[in-house]
Amino acid sequence: MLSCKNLWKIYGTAKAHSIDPELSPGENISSVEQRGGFVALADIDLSVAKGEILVIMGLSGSGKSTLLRCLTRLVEPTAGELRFEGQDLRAVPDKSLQLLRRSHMSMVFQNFALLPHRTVVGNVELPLEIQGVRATERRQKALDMIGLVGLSGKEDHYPHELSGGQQQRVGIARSLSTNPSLWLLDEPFSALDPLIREEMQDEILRLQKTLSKTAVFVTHDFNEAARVGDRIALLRKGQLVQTGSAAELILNPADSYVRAFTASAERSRILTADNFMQRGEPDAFDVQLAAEATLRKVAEAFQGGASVIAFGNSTGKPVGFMRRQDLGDALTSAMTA
Ligand SMILES: Nc1ncnc2c1ncn2[C@@H]1O[C@H](COP(=O)(O)OP(=O)(O)OP(=O)(O)O)[C@@H](O)[C@H]1O
Repeated sequence: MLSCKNLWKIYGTAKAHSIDPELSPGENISSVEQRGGFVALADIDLSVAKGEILVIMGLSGSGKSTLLRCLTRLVEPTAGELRFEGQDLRAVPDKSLQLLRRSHMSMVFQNFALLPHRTVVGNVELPLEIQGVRATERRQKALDMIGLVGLSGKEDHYPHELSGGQQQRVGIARSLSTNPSLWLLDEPFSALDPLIREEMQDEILRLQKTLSKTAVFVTHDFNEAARVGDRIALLRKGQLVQTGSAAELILNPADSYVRAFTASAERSRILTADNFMQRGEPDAFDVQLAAEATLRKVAEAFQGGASVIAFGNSTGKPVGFMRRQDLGDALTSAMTA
């Protein structure tokens, strides 16, 4: 649905704003720096499939927000290709781009960005108002979205009368009111406390499934990335270090930077049976779980008395198994990965 190829973003002096396709990324970075420029994004290749949640991660200043914004040209890339639903996004004229963004894309921000003098319903219907949707229709759509994010009864409240979590629910309802196909979320929960954060992560997953959205989600929290993301793209100083599932990043980190990011990962909640199970159908088993069952679920089943657990694929056919004694090995390699 959305992809970029050899994408660069350079800040600084005008004479630094060029890339030589004949040079390697490293040579281009040196050349830009010699000309007084700053490389915010270097040679990024990335794609997001329809219905997928891609997470962009990295340390502060690694280029996460810049990349998110470059993907929709909210920040203009310096070089590279950008495609959205088959269109060459860099070739779309500004006016059409604005229309495309309004009807197909939407963004949720860290600071909620609500208008303080507008009520909840007034905030949620704003994008529809900008689109020129008639008053009765936009009110109905806004009320539907408010119901969907669990804020019915708060329609006429003002933002300052709501908790942080409720304010972000308004931000989410507003971002979904135009039914965008691409949903961009820039550290949407970093201002919320941990318990509310987990609740909101589940909410994002629920809404994304119910409304079948494609999403790009920025965070610096690996556990949040693992919870909401199908894949994680890890940036360091504007360069893509590794892209993969949370389990792939934990079990096969490309380098020590990736390893450091996964150090705090809640492994028993992220790693699943199919990362460790023995392949094949067991002769006999006590319990069957899905192959995507987390190690925590597997441990609970063994604790419940099972000696052999079978793991089924999406059709329920057993495709692997684990004996009680295998769990210790799995946990040891999970903890030391
Ligand atoms: N308009 C700008 N002019 C010059 N440099 C910029 C500009 N915008 C961003 N940068 C630089 O680009 C780099 C990447 O910034 P960006 O905001 O994308 O990082 P980030 O990974 O999202 O950081 P954080 O987690 O702190 O939000 C930073 O070094 C930043 O200072």
